[in-house]
Amino acid sequence: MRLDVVTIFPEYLEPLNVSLVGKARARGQLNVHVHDLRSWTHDRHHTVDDTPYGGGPGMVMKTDPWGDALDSVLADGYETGAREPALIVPTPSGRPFTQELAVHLSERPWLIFTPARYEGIDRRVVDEYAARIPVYEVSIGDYVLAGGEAAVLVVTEAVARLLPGVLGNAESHRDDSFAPGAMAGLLEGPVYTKPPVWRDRGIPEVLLSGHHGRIARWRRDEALRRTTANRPDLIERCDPRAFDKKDREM
Ligand SMILES: COc1cccc(COC(=O)c2cn[nH]c2)c1
Repeated sequence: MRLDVVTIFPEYLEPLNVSLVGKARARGQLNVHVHDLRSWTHDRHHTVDDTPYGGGPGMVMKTDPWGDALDSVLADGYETGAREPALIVPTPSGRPFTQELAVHLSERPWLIFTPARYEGIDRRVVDEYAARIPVYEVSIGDYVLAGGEAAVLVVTEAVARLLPGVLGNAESHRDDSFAPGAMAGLLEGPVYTKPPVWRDRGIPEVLLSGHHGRIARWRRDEALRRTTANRPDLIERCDPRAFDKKDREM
């Protein structure tokens, strides 16, 4: 997978060189290119923003630097054999970024991130590229950041960990919260490891029983408990029949 990020804060994307994403890059599973948007400005102050038409507070990111940057990134990617690019625009007004969307994006060969600063990017930039390639405007949550770079780190990590071979234990993303399957979109329950007692706190007996059926049922009940407490909205969405089938098997 090829990832391009165009940003006025390239240093903000340094974390893409470490840990999980860093390893995937080292293995050649990810090909990451971070570009400074100001490389495509030509004035002394490297201007990337201007006042909003219609008035109002804040500034808007200008069309020309983005257009020149994206044309250049696309040309460079195509030249080096990348195909089927998609634009990812982090924005509070986008569609919710979910595990389902992370899975979908992890299957694409080339993602181009355009994190914005200020009040956002002149709409004509998205309109221009939406005419040529898929554009995903995604929100990582209902709050406003100073810029989209943190959202790029979030989306990149959620996507990279799904790439085959990136996560050590291939199964571990199957039981993620929100991952489809036995836990059917529920939150994960509590997890424990050694020592068996810590500051007089033990482990739920069932987990030491070696009885896999009971353990699976306990984990599902704990997931239901936690989801009911923290995310009742997910309860309606999950498919109760998924549990009945599991119960019959246990
Ligand atoms: C593109 O327009 C804007 C405008 C304002 C801020 C941002 C940065 O993204 C976020 O704040 C965000 C992303 N998901 N949740 C919050 C982008």
